[in-house]
Amino acid sequence: MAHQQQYPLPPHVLIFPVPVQGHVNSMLKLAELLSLAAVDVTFLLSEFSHRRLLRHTDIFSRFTRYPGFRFETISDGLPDDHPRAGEQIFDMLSSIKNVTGPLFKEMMVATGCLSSDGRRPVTCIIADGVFSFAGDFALEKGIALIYFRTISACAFWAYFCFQEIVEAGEVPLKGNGMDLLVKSVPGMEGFLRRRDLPGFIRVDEVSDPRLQVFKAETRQTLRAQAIIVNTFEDLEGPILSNIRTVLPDCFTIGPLHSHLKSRLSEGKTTTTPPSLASSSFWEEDRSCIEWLDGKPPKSVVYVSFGSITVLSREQLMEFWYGLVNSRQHFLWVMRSESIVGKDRESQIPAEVSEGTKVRGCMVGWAPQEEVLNHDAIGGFLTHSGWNSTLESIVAGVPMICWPYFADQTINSRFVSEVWKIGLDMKDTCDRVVIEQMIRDLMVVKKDEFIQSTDRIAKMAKEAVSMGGSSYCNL
Ligand SMILES: O=c1ccn([C@@H]2O[C@H](COP(=O)(O)OP(=O)(O)O[C@H]3O[C@H](CO)[C@@H](O)[C@H](O)[C@H]3O)[C@@H](O)[C@H]2O)c(=O)[nH]1
Ligand SMILES: C[C@H]1CC[C@@H]2C(C(=O)O)=CO[C@@H](O)[C@@H]21
Repeated sequence: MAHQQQYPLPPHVLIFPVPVQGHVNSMLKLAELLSLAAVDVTFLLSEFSHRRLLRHTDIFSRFTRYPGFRFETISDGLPDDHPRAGEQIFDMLSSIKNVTGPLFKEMMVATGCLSSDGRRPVTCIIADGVFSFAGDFALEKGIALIYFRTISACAFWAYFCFQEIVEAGEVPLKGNGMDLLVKSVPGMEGFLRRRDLPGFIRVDEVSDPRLQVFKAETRQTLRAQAIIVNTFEDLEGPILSNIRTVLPDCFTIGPLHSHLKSRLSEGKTTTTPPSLASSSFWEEDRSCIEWLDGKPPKSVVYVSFGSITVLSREQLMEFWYGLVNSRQHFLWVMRSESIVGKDRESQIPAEVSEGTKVRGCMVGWAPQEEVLNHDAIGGFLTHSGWNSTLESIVAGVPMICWPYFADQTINSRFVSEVWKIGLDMKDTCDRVVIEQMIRDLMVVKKDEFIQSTDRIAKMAKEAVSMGGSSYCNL
């Protein structure tokens, strides 16, 4: 006789992210928050990302404390040596659609929607906001569907208004009028320029296939019972009000990294925040923490461009000269394979490498949240990825934004013009501008930024504390 369940089994949620660092990080935080609430969770990773986490983290042992939690893996359809970065990241999206999509359906049917002893078939699918194939399956099978688009609300809303932007003739750009204000995104009329539109919309041809994918994927979000967003009401309130005119069930639960810390520390007497497990795809070089320990407060610029950005050698040298000439200390994450272009081997000028020895530290990958919360950090030169932006906001660190693609271009505009917690260096890469912006951020406007970042950091903390908007929405 099968083991009779004495009590009804808990809900069983499938969480399915785009297998890139930024999406996996925020979705793993959600997975642990749901596990804390005694919900059964299956987290679906690509085989490639699963191997990276296995090699560089102890994330799997962390989740053994939740009996209802499982990792499952699926192929992303790409060879292991595919770069999964830069422009080639789009290969991943089409491969996931063409290869992973059918495998996903097969897996769900073959396993009875991942049911097993003591675990119900999946009762709710929380899919990445660009996985419409997962939405198709959920709706076909009558399974509850929630989309989690891991970008900012402002980026999501600009994508959602794409059709209106085209009909108003604000795209295609044809290279002209990049500083003209965009009037077709409600809530952004006063400050959003064409150059600030999300990267996949900033195109010269409306027939651009990537554009069509993002337009379709974003518009199909309406099919879900709800969407969740890794942000908080006080940060993006006006934009969220506009989103709720078309998607009333839009729940803000972020910043997720600090929300998880807040929940984990509930009922604990210790004052030190709980440490979260690393979910890095690369080896974290912790030597930078010891290097930071020897630096004065707010004296170091932290430089990291996330997990997908790639730079040319010329861009690398512009940043290097700008950092060295700013005469500030700097901690630079130089992700392996992130420098592309033909002349990668040319010699680094002596004055740059000397200047780096005196004031700089370079690592291949850093424990970023720990770095941003280190007293020595006074500024963050970032690509404006959404997790990095939220981590900098929570840590109260002002930013210099050099967006690479996607949502980053609109995030950087909100950082500089709306939240006023940083400077937007969009569309330039010049050593003199870099040097000047670092001086402005760390010296000239230091006090002004300390005030604005402290104010927003406090609101972020309130949102995830008991009774806060994100706490209650979760
Ligand atoms: O040395 C490093 C550098 C980064 N990180 C972490 O890696 C994550 C990076 O995430 P994010 O800042 O969002 O950048 P990407 O990995 O580039 O994120 C992709 O996914 C994001 C969420 O959808 C988008 O906002 C970005 O545009 C997109 O590039 C963050 O949590 C960082 O803390 C480290 O731990 N160590
Ligand atoms: C690889 C990119 C495809 C979609 C993701 C995204 C989004 O808008 O959700 C933005 O950039 C990257 O994070 C992902």
